[in-house]
Amino acid sequence: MDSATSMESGVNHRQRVLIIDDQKTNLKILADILRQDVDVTLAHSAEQGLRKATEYLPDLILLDVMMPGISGFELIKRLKHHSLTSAIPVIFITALNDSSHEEQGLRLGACDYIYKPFHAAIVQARVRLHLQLTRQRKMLEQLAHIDPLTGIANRRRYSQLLEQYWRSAIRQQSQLCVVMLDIDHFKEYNDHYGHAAGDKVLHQVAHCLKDSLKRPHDFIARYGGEEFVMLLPDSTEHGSQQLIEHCFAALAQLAIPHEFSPVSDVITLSAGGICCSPNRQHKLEDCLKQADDRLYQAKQQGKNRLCWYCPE
Ligand SMILES: Nc1nc2c(ncn2[C@@H]2O[C@H](COP(=O)(O)OP(=O)(O)OP(=O)(O)O)[C@@H](O)[C@H]2O)c(=O)[nH]1
Repeated sequence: MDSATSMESGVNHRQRVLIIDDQKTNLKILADILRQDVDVTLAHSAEQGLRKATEYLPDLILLDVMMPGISGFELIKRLKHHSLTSAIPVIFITALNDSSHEEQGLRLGACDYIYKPFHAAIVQARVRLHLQLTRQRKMLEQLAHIDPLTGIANRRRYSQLLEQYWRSAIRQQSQLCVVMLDIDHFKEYNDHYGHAAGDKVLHQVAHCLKDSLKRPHDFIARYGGEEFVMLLPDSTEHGSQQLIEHCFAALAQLAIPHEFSPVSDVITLSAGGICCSPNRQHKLEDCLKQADDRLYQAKQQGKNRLCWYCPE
């Protein structure tokens, strides 16, 4: 499982290029040309290349067409088929200056060709261009995952990550805790303090909750309106409940005045949670409904509290 926080972080790292070629001399020449600009990873065969591609998730792959065993054409099919590597751009390296080969490679999903013998300035220019496009694509992806009002992840990102975390919990036979949180009497807040002040509160609450998360895979998103959702993978019921208590305490410390709330004179939250043990029989929708029902229960029982699903 990759880290939720690292996935939400910036794209300004030094980029990595994976070069796959069975000829050591080609690997060395290309690595020498590129090393100044990027981190370089080398693979001497298609099998090793596929392994390193899924392990390092490089920003760009340079792939030799002619290799013994699995050819470059066969390998690009596998890379494009794999969910982890399908978006990584691939540039073919070839000595064959033949348009039908080039057409085949482009049809299989390559973004460009580099011809042997290598011309250092051309290799650098093509690699820089595709790395720049990769960086721009990643920036757009990140923007599409952020809620503009609060700056935390949005519901789209939550849905993606939920699916990943669920599959990972099945594989690792671990628990996934889901918590829904909702600001109490927020309508009254908006009505009395104004919508702009309400927006500010949403921002403050979002960051208070985000800052309360401790582990790298813990995740929070704005679910919509004044509702938030947390995913706490590989967490126990006790640990998750403690974390939510800590969130409530952190919010109480912020002490955002809410004179018109019947439950407190500051902003409070209600929350509903469940620890799911995903397996192929348990449905994700049932777990989410339980978390939602517990949030409803917390509201019904007087708000400013956490209700937790306890299986009979
Ligand atoms: N300022 C602001 N308000 C929002 C936003 N999204 C939703 N709201 C408001 O949140 C309020 C939610 O109202 P309700 O669903 O009645 O919930 P509530 O008043 O918090 O009541 P309880 O949840 O039962 O405590 C509505 O007034 C919405 O207009 C937003 O982006 N900014």
